Amino acid sequence: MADKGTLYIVSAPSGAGKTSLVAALVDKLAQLRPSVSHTTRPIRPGEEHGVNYHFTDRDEFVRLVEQGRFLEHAEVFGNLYGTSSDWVKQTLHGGEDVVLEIDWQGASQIRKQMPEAVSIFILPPSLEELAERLRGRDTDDEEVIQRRLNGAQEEMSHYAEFDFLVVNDDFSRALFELEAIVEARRLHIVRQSVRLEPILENLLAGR
Ligand SMILES: Nc1ncnc2c1ncn2[C@@H]1O[C@H](COP(=O)(O)OP(=O)(O)OP(=O)(O)O)[C@@H](O)[C@H]1O
Ligand SMILES: Nc1nc2c(ncn2[C@@H]2O[C@H](COP(=O)(O)O)[C@@H](O)[C@H]2O)c(=O)[nH]1
Repeated sequence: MADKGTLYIVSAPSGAGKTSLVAALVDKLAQLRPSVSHTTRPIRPGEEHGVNYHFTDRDEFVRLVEQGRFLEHAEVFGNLYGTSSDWVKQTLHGGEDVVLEIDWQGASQIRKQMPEAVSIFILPPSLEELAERLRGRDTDDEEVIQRRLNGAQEEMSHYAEFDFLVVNDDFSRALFELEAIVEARRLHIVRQSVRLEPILENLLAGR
């Protein structure tokens, strides 16, 4: 069965603001659902199991990989992360759009299986600002922050694999651009839909 919803992939170096932007986007737009990934990363204060992530141990994660339960999975900063295949497919088949916040490795795996997915890469305005955001977030110790900053350029080197680039300097502007990407895609789909066929037929026939 063909998917009725659109899959959006959002990637960025850690700290660029993709979680904040996706949360705001999902609040603004109807019928756009964020996927909740599985991870072996330790839970942070303020995070909730099943809301921010499905927190699992490595053995459980590997078991899920072996059972083919992930659409994509990757090791990022020493932890395992994966996207539930069933949930994404069921939600898309149900007609809702889905947004994934994943790294470039996961994005590349998804593109191979679902070339119609729309991918967006978020850039920070500078590396200095990225470091400030990671420190200002106050969720990770300095060693973890350094590891994430060291990985930022590798992550960003994959920008050209994405359909759209958004610079998250001014938050409202970046949010507006993300919204515009989704709305444009939705309009494109409506333009292709059978609902327009009789209207076009009449117009072109001069009626
Ligand atoms: N445009 C912005 N200007 C200033 N601060 C921002 C902006 N966007 C996000 N932030 C802040 O930057 C910090 C990192 O944002 P966020 O957690 O959304 O990043 P992320 O890309 O999802 O990181 P990770 O990949 O580690 O989950 C947060 O404290 C957030 O409030
Ligand atoms: N391939 C995947 N990457 C994922 C997934 N969920 C998150 N991520 C990436 O991990 C980093 C770090 O996230 P954090 O919550 O520990 O800060 C994040 O930047 C994403 O790129 C996933 O399901 N698959």
